[in-house]
Amino acid sequence: MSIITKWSNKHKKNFPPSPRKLPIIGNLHQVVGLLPHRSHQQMKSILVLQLVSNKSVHSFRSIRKDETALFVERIREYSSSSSETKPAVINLSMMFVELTNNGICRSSFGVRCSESEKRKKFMVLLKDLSELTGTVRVGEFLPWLGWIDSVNGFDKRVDRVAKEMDDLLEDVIQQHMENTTMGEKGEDFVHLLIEILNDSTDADLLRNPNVMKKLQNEVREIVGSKQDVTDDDLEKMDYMKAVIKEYFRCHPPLPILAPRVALGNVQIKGYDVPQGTWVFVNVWAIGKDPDCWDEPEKFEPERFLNKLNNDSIDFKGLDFELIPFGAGRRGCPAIAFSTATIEFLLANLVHKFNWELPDGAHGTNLDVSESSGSSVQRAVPLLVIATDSMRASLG
Ligand code: HEM
Repeated sequence: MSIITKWSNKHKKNFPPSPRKLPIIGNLHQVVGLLPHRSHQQMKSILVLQLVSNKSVHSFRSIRKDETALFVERIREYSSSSSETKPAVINLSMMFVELTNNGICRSSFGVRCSESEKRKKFMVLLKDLSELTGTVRVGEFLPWLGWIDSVNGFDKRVDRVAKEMDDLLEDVIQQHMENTTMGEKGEDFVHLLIEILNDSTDADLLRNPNVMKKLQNEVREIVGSKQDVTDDDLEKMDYMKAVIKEYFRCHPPLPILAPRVALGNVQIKGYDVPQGTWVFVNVWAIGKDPDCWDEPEKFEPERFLNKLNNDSIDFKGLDFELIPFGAGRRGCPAIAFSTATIEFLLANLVHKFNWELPDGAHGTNLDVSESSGSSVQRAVPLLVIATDSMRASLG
């Protein structure tokens, strides 16, 4: 064996298996479209301690309640305009986007985004921002190709969105400052941030009718004849919690976590990971890994209730099989906030309505393909028919 071969064998690294690389750009083409997620550590502690703390989750309860009630009311209007010959088809995807936007707007600024032109502009900017963060800057990976970002207009767009967002937020802060000095007290994020500043010098159900039936039975049995779902009711809804876990396993909203960089040369399970390597954790693939899950392609909430299987697994970041909110120091600080919102909304929708697909379609026909971007959204709008459950039981 020649000296060169001996030397190269000695220094040969055992890299983890990877998809095939292309010459020069390596695996760059496979990571285009990921989210390079950044956040400031100080902002995170404010967010954890003030904005999404348990106290704050509780104080935003009235917003969750109002928005869910409005949502339910709109579905009720559609549903009552429905007739047997002409059922009213609801674009649930669009309604969810509006619900989320109004929730974010009210929690952040104290008003619904549909209530003012400026707030509507905020939503357009959020969409631009989501598109931009879902696009990889070539110069970030290959500095010598950085000129591509200015030639293709990416840098200019980033500058424009940043400026417009700055102007708009400046205006919101100014208004809140004026209201605060005039003695008006809001209960939104901007208000909380201003207070901190002053102090210191915040579908699978339609494809699986059996799961829907079980969920409805649980929710309706626990809520009983009451009009509204209470926090105590939510606590008892084990099947609903399992449905939410199963949903997150199958469709993590951020399928790939923010990238990490190896700070030193490390060995993981016998593989060499050299210093400077960018590591992408694929949450979606973990949720579909047959080594972790029996029949991973099946939507089966029961797996979280079965004592012999995965019943103890939760998504709080301690069980690495299920990490839709990430894990460790960079994990999502808003788990409690998001879970409270989702549980309350889902329980209400299931309690108050029966759901089906238009034109007698079956769940298996439902197109659940996902669009690309930093967070996953449906590629095709979810169109459904809702029937008021009270009306249905009387009829
Ligand atoms: C269903 C809803 C949500 C899901 C599934 C989710 C998921 C995630 C994930 C996967 C990460 C990255 C974790 C990592 O890389 O390890 C993250 C980070 C983060 N999330 Fe969420 N999130 C949700 C809602 C929210 C909300 C409502 C807020 C704010 C009010 C929020 C604030 C943040 C922040 C600030 C970070 C960055 C944390 C850091 O880098 O230290 N999230 N989230």
